[in-house]
Amino acid sequence: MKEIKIVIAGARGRMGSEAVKLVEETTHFSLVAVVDHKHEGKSLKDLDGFDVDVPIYTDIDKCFFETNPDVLIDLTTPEIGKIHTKKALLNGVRPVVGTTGFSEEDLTELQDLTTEKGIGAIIAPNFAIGAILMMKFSQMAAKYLQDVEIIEQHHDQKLDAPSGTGLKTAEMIAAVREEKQQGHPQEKEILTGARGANYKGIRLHSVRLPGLIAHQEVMFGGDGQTLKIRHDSYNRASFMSGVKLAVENVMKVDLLVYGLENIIE
Ligand SMILES: NC(=O)C1=CN([C@@H]2O[C@H](COP(=O)(O)OP(=O)(O)OC[C@H]3O[C@@H](n4cnc5c(N)ncnc54)[C@H](O)[C@@H]3O)[C@@H](O)[C@H]2O)C=CC1
Ligand SMILES: O=C(O)C1=N[C@H](C(=O)O)C[C@H](O)C1
Repeated sequence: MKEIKIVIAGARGRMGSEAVKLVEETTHFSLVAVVDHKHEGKSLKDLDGFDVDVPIYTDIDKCFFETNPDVLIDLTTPEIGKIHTKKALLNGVRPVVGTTGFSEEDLTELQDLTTEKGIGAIIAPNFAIGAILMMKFSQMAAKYLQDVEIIEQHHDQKLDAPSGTGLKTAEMIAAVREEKQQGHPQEKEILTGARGANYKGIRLHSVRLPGLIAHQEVMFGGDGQTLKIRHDSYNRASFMSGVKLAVENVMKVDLLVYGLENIIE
């Protein structure tokens, strides 16, 4: 298999450090540099916990120019991730984006840019195969049980709410069910937010607690019955087979793929 040259943005983070391990362990992947907001000019091996001799750049354009990668893996923050994705496309580098918190407008803009540039890009709100199945099964269930609420639970260092996975699940369900408002038509929130966020009538609830990693339950209700579809990630290694799949697939497409369910049979 042809070697894929990779840059990772956010390499010191919880997900980024796991992605560094993945790239190092995969024979046809080669890590050529990392992008950080500090440590310009150092090697990654100068930092605690890393044993990989690749340069750290704080300027992503310079990084792309000097290292000529095929793929950028971005695992940063919503604001930075969007900028990095745009810059990757403008530099002819294929982005694999795990960063969440993009708005609908952000996604449209990135889709337009991908089409204009004619190179592949993958934005995956969740790389865990179990989470993809949870979303697919929820979409199937929504054809039969239209009343649904999503309860996502994450660690308390998470910046965005609802989670990318929660939002994507709501989008996938909304695509197959007629929009409807749930609960009593005259229900009234005594405390603002008690009923959660509202995506086309689907309620989304975000729990943030230390001790959690990434968990989601999609709960359906019907006459005299409920159905719960649940996924739990207990560590960040759970996301890595999906990252590998995304990197391999982004080399084969020339459009924006939003969600790994679109490349998993
Ligand atoms: N798609 C998926 O399956 C998953 C996605 N995520 C998402 O990945 C993102 C990162 O999550 P974590 O690793 O938990 O966060 P984290 O806070 O541990 O890591 C973020 C990293 O980005 C770096 N960073 C910040 N500004 C930067 C800049 N200007 N340039 C380069 N790096 C910069 C930080 O230094 C930090 O190392 C989040 O958006 C999260 O929602 C997290 C887990 C799974
Ligand atoms: O921030 C996280 O941790 C996670 N973020 C992604 C999301 O927002 O859905 C994926 C996973 O849930 C972990």
